[in-house]
Order: sequence, then C-alpha cells, then structure tokens
Amino acid sequence: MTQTLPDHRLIDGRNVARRILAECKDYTDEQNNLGRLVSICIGDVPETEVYVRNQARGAERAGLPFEQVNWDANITQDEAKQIIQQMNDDASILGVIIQRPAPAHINIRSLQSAVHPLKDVEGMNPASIGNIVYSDVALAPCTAAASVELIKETGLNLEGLEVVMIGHSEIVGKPAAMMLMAEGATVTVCHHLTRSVAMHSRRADVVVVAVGIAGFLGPDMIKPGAAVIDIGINQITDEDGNFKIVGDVQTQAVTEVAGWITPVPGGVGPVTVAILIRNAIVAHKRQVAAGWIS
Ligand SMILES: Nc1nc2c(c(=O)[nH]1)N[C@@H](CN(C=O)c1ccc(C(=O)N[C@@H](CCC(=O)O)C(=O)O)cc1)CN2
Repeated sequence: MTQTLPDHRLIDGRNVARRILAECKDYTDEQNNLGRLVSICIGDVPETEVYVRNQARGAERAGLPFEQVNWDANITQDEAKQIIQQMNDDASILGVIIQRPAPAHINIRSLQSAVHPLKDVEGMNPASIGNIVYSDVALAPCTAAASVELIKETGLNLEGLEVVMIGHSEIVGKPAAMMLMAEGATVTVCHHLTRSVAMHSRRADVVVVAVGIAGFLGPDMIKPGAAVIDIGINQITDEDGNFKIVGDVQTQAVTEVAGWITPVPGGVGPVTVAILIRNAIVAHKRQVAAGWIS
C-alpha cells in the first residue's frame, strides 16, 4: 500500500491560525464582559466576503463576540465617519475593522484614521502604523503580521536573514518590511518601478510576494531552498467557470525549488484572520490598562 506523506515544504497556515486562536481562547475564557468586534463592509464587495465569513468563524473559535455590519454603497464619507465616532464611544464595542476595498467615493485611509487607536484592531490608524517604526509591533496590520508569523514558522533565524519583499502597499509591504527589520532581518523592498525584481529575489533567503497578480512569482525567480511566503489572495475564474482563490506564486512549480512555501488557500488567509482576533485581545488589554473598561 502506498502512503501519501505530508510535504514538509508546505507551511500550513491553518495550523498556525489554530494555535493563535487557541491562545486567544485561553484569554477570553478568563473574561466575563468582552465587547464585540465589529466588521464593516461598505457596499457589495465579493472579494471581502470570504474574509468576513472567516473573521466570524475565527471570533467564534476564540470566544470573541462578533458583529458584521453592511453599509450601503452610497453612504457618504461624513455619515460613515459619524458612525465610526459613535463606535469609538460605545463601550460595548471592543474593536472595529473596515474592509478594503471601499467604494471609490470613500476615503478609506481617512476613515481608518477615525477609528480610535485603542479600538484599531487592524493597526491601520496612522498612530498604530507609526508605532511600528519604533519597533512596537503588538498592534500591526493583520496581513503584514501574518507574513512575519509565517516566516517564523520555518524556524529560520530572522537575525541577518536576507528578505526580499515584493510589493510596497501600506497594508502589507511597508509595515511587514518594518516589522522584519525590527526582528533583525535585512530587507529589500521591490515595487512596480524596480528594474529587475528577479535580480533581487534570486539572492534572498526569504521572498514575500504581495503584488495581487496571480502567478507572478515563478521558479526562476528564487534561490533553491529559499522560503516563499505568498500573500496574494486573487479571485480567478477557472476553466469550468468556477471562482477560485489563487496566490501571487506559481505554487506547484515553485515548490520544486523552494525550501518552504505557503499555499493559497490555507496559507496567509487563515493567519490574517487569527492575527485580527489576536489584535482584538491586545486592544482589550490596552483598554483595560487605559481605564476605559475594567
Ligand atoms: N481592512 C482590510 N481589508 C482587507 C484586507 C485587510 O488586510 N484589511 N485584506 C484583504 C483580505 N482578503 C482578500 O481580499 C482576504 C483575507 C483572508 C481570506 C481568507 O480567509 N482566505 C482563506 C479562504 C478559505 C476559504 O475559501 O474559505 C484562505 O486563504 O485559506 C480571504 C480574503 C482584503 N481586504
């Protein structure tokens, strides 16, 4: 009888998420009056449906009250801001996350800045993001923190590690680069104006890809044995007309060369959700310390 052995090159994000959520549950079990995590969607955005569904599941597993709120796509910036301000003052709300993307007329950055730093479970308020520059990374943007968590899962020593980050978004690439520097890694950030991404990625111990282009990273772009962390969550339609989630990496081909690789789905997605819940716990501890709640 042939036995299928697990591929140890694959980093299982679901396992990492389970561990983080179990730690959160240990904390929530000790609390008797936890506020709820409010997740806001503006308009109908199919890309965020999976994310929000998994947020609800993650919160349930961690014993955290959760509420999904859907705002009409035509809500004005002022109306949205006003509701956020009411949420800031509402003691029954522990934290707030606003899904991206939002409709074009909404200034999402300004709206995220309206979430009070103590309720900013996404770490997207400029005050929270700014703290990362000072190596205070306890409340960091979820996907950026997930990429660091997945690199740690390889067991590689981050001190002096050569990491190439492909993508410089404010939500992943930039904060993740700062967080990795705080861990002692040497980080190169590539972006759309980088002359030869492959020239950089081929010498890296770890390549993190967050460009939002399905199959962007091929096997010829990495060093044999490197760790590849795929941050892309791209919805595509397969040959049978079904929706499917794929990453920014040509997973099958790159697995032949890489030492470690994160799959999509089952990689960064579940860890992003788990970090969101962990951030909510950090927010709770900070609110208690600030005397907002007891
Ligand atoms: N405010 C924010 N909005 C959005 C962010 C963000 O970090 N902050 N990132 C993305 C989220 N996103 C993709 O569009 C996304 C995140 C997580 C998942 C997920 O849980 N994926 C699972 C899917 C498994 C399944 O099919 O159930 C996985 O990858 O295993 C999906 C999407 C956009 N918005």
